[in-house]
Amino acid sequence: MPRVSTVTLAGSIRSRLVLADFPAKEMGWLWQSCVDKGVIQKKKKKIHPNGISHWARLCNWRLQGVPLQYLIGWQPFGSLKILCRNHVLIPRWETEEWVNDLGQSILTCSKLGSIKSNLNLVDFCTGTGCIPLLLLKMTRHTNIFKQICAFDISPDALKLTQRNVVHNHLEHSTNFKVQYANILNGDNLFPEKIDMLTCNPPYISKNTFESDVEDSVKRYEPHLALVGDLEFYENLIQIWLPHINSFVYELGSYKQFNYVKEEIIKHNNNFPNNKFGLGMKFDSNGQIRCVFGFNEKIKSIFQNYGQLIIQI
Ligand SMILES: C[S@@+](CC[C@H](N)C(=O)[O-])C[C@H]1O[C@@H](n2cnc3c(N)ncnc32)[C@H](O)[C@@H]1O
Repeated sequence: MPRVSTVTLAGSIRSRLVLADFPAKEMGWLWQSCVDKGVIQKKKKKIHPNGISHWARLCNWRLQGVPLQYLIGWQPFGSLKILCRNHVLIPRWETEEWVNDLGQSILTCSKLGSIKSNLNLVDFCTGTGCIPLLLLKMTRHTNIFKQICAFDISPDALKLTQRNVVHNHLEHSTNFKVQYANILNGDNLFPEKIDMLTCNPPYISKNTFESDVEDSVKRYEPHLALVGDLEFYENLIQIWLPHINSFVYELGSYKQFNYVKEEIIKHNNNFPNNKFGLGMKFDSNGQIRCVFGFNEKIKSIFQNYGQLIIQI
């Protein structure tokens, strides 16, 4: 990490302005990414001016609002280093939190022997692949998951998920498939019963997107990954519920949670032999963040996961 005062910028006056306005920590990250990529190499204590101007360019982009993760190329997610690229949503800490807790619950049940191994996991709307990859990384020594399948509609996301599998050395851990699908159209994606279905769908309403979302997110992250209402929760109930033993869906509002809750109550009345328990989970900011459901087969994982609303 350079001390700004000792660096002579080969670039323009604009670049100097950038340095004056810029948080030192972020400059450090961008500097380190230049070093990692070999764009900046220190030779005989001198730094090549081309390297410096590349770094100054990154600083300028950052000042224009390009997310840091697209510039340095990655984001930590639990113990993973998740590669981030344009057109694919950057993983958020809120997601990291519930996924990490879910991994811990699975590990506890595996230790206690209250859950059988050889489960299959399906992740819809996988983006960078961060959710199934962290669950796999946390549990791989237990062989809990025999098969993992990650789906997305975006070809950029699918390519990036493939890269993230390899980048995190998880390609030999289990049978991990990455596949194109429009979740809202498909109902025949996975032939077997799904033990655990995870999904972080686009869930920010159009109004909230317009009024509350940061400019940098609006301008640089894919709208396809962000804007949605009830459609993925309706799809969960109408299409997937008969094919799954449990689900965890991230959400952004009580409207979405209440919809799932009402539908699970109806389902339990109609199918008393396949009842679902239901719960909600808050993030550490106190915001409602997930709805989860489970049947008898996979109940133990969810007993201490969040706040149970419907018991079975
Ligand atoms: C909120 S992002 C979640 C990404 C990642 N799972 C995460 O937690 O960071 C939503 C993802 O859903 C995908 N998506 C949007 N509509 C879809 C659809 N109809 N079928 C499948 N994937 C879809 C987007 O491409 C995007 O990658």
